[in-house]
Amino acid sequence: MNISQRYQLSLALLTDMYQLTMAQGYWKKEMQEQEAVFHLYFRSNPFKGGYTVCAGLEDALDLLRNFKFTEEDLAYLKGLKGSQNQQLFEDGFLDHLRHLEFTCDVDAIPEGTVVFPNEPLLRIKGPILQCQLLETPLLTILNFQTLIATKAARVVDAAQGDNVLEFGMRRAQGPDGAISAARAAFIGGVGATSNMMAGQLFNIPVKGTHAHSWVMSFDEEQDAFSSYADVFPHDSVFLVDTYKTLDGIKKAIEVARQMRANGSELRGIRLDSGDLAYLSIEGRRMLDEASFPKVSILASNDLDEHLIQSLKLQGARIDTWGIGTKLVTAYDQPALGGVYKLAAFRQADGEWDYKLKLSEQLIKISTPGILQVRRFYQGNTIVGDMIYSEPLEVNTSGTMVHPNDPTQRKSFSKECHYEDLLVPVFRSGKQVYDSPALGAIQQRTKQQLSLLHETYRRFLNPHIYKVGLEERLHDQKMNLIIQLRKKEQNQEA
Ligand SMILES: Nc1ncnc2c1ncn2[C@@H]1O[C@H](COP(=O)(O)OP(=O)(O)OP(=O)(O)O)[C@@H](O)[C@H]1O
Ligand SMILES: O=P(O)(O)OC[C@H]1O[C@H](OP(=O)(O)OP(=O)(O)O)[C@H](O)[C@@H]1O
Ligand SMILES: O=C(O)c1cccnc1
Repeated sequence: MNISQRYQLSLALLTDMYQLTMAQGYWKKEMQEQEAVFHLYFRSNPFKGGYTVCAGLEDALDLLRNFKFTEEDLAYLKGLKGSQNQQLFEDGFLDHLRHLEFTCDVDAIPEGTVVFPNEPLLRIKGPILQCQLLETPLLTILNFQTLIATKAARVVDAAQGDNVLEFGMRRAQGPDGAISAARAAFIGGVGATSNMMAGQLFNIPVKGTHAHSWVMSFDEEQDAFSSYADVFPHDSVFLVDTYKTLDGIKKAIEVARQMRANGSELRGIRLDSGDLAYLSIEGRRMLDEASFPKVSILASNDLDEHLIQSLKLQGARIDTWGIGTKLVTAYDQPALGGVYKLAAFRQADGEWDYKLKLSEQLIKISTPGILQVRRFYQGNTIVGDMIYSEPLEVNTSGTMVHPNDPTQRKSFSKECHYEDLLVPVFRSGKQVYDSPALGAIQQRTKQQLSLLHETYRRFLNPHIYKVGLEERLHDQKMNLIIQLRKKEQNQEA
């Protein structure tokens, strides 16, 4: 189920006010149909990592498919007043919005693809008024889901094949934060969520244990366990740390024996406090000695990829990880700084005018053109990505230039094969791409990460994957920067 169905609302006003004021400006100045190209990209990998996993496209496609102002939306806009108490949005403009149909061409990188800084994840080409209105909702969808899918991929990587469960709803950034995070975390590789609505909406497997309140509502911890086993003889995982954890494990083993005598098996125990390395090693020893080698040990308590890695190094015997707060809030980096920049604008004579946003820092200067990303492969490994502009094509030497240090260049050997990452998703406002099922997107993430040399996946100071600008594109960008700087100087003189 997509974002518009989730809310059963028109999403046309899911945007910032300035997009609408600019839209009225384009309309008033009769620029609304002028064609523009915008790119959505980010400037650095989150979590000081070496890669990013893109996610959120299915919701973005849904937003574009349902892009329509309702009479309720228009009535709200009509009621807005400016500082002189005048109607802010003119009736003629509102009528323009009433009849607005989405007509753009959109290209995007499929969800679950490994992506890197400066690469357009999405490119939109069409009337400037439409492209402008879509900036904010496209960013809010793709920034958040990409961030969480990346965090999940890191957590799953640290867990080295153990099962990872997403437990974050209660600490997420509100209800949609929780639901979008559950979807994105699944794309990143978690096996299940505790979030029932996400399970229902996206068909993600759901899993859970029980809380301390269950144990506390009985006089005896052991009664709490045996009562739970009565209700769920084949699906019980006991939380053993309400009082003294090692005693809790002994009681869990006692109940597991009774369950076995009655023909069922305890699934697992959960540790939620204390020294998780020590307690899991002791717990495993106790369970094994009592002939319960298959009872799994689940741990939760403010875990993230770094703690999982540390616990593994300490020899912890945890086989299932419940990860909440730090996953769904992307605790150590709560936002991906994705941006949406104008890169080309068609003049009245039909010629493209390439645009860039100047900045003192080269890294912040946007790239002009109608961009595509070409990914090069050597065997089963990805070795570099070249951003090129479709109107300029790729030079025959296949050389690319470092985006922030023009003295560094890289060429790819003739043996490398390549693929272009942006695929058409809308043509003239009609969807031409079907989103794969969520399970297939999760598989894609796994396959994509396997293409990446492990040095890009380490958490501390990862190797930097090479992304460059195709030589002609680089030259075009430099020429534009020089022209704009000259213009600035002339204006100052
Ligand atoms: N062996 C370990 N090595 C590193 N970190 C650990 C280890 N065991 C637990 N941790 C982490 O240390 C933190 C300790 O959490 P906290 O200070 O809240 O104590 P606690 O054990 O949860 O106690 P309580 O919930 O009873 O207050 C958690 O993030 C937990 O995951
Ligand atoms: O630690 P997180 O990664 O965020 O994982 C989710 C946490 O939510 C629950 O705690 P809470 O204290 O809310 O309830 P409970 O322990 O009583 O179940 C659970 O026990 C985990 O500790
Ligand atoms: O099922 C669980 O154990 C669970 C669910 C949500 C949050 N913490 C734990």
